[in-house]
Amino acid sequence: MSDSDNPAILEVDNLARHFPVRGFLNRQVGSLRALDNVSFAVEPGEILGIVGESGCGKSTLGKTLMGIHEPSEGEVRMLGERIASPGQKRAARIRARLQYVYQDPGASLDPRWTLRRSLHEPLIIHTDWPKEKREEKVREIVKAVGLPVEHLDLYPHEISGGQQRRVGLARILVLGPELVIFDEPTSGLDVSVQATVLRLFRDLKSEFDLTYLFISHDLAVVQSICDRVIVMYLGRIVEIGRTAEVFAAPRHPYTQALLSAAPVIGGPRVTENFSLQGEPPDPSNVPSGCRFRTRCQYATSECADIDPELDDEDGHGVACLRWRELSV
Ligand SMILES: Nc1ncnc2c1ncn2[C@@H]1O[C@H](COP(=O)(O)OP(=O)(O)OP(=O)(O)O)[C@@H](O)[C@H]1O
Repeated sequence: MSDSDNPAILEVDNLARHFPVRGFLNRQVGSLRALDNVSFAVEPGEILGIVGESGCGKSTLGKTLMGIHEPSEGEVRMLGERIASPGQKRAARIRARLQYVYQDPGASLDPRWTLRRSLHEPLIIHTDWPKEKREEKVREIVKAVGLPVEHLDLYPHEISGGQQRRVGLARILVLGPELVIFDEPTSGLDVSVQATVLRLFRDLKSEFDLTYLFISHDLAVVQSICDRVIVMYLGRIVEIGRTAEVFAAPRHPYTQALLSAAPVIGGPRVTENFSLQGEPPDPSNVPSGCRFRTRCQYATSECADIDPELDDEDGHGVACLRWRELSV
């Protein structure tokens, strides 16, 4: 998947996560396929976005990569080491190197603790560093996220929501992660705050040599910050490629519909400006063949029989049987 001279920081192979659907007397009556046959690699230093409608499996993917959910099939490797596979417990050793940031990292601060205590805590748990070394690290990170070190003696209620968010990020960065998974990090923020937060993410990324996986339903944000993007539909990757390319010339009918409905810079080059009709199907009862076919205006009978694999051309992959003929 990645060449050996430049190993991917994260490799995801045929990952699936299914949740049991229970009926009468708690008997399992089916299976909800939140994630199926997902494969991709994250290159060191990149920001890889994951987009798709609500319920397409973005968060399930993030949580399965983190080992919060156990994979039903497939495996995840970090720098060549397997960190998640069916039956495998969360790989504790790797935890500090791979961090997950929920929507508002500041919300998880303990109101009874000073910021200093909140920031020392992860280091107490994950390292055997003496107090002085911890304090040095905490001060370095607090400055990096743009807060004065004098704030370390304050409690969360004594600082603003934006500053709490910075402290939440600092709590993650003290551990020295290499890969950070952000799950809807700008949701609920107004546009000017969003711009500040995105600038902070970029600055921290270059200062600490980080790689980001950036889960978001906000296409404009993804367009502005991500190097590459994965488009998901009903638990599958339908398109993957460099953000500029995918946004300028989307190949999958789903991506075309998604982009034509959203206010993004430049807008996509699509032949017809068609919008998505209806809701995605129930993931506990996925359509045969291509999962998008029930909402696709180009679907043929073949699309009901064949489940398309990602067809990669120059690093731009698309899972659609008809994309070549539709793009001429
Ligand atoms: N713990 C769970 N148990 C059962 N079903 C789940 C669980 N977590 C997620 N699902 C289901 O898996 C599917 C994918 O959900 P997921 O939260 O990953 O989507 P999403 O793309 O992140 O959506 P959103 O943008 O709304 O957060 C949904 O149908 C959801 O109901």
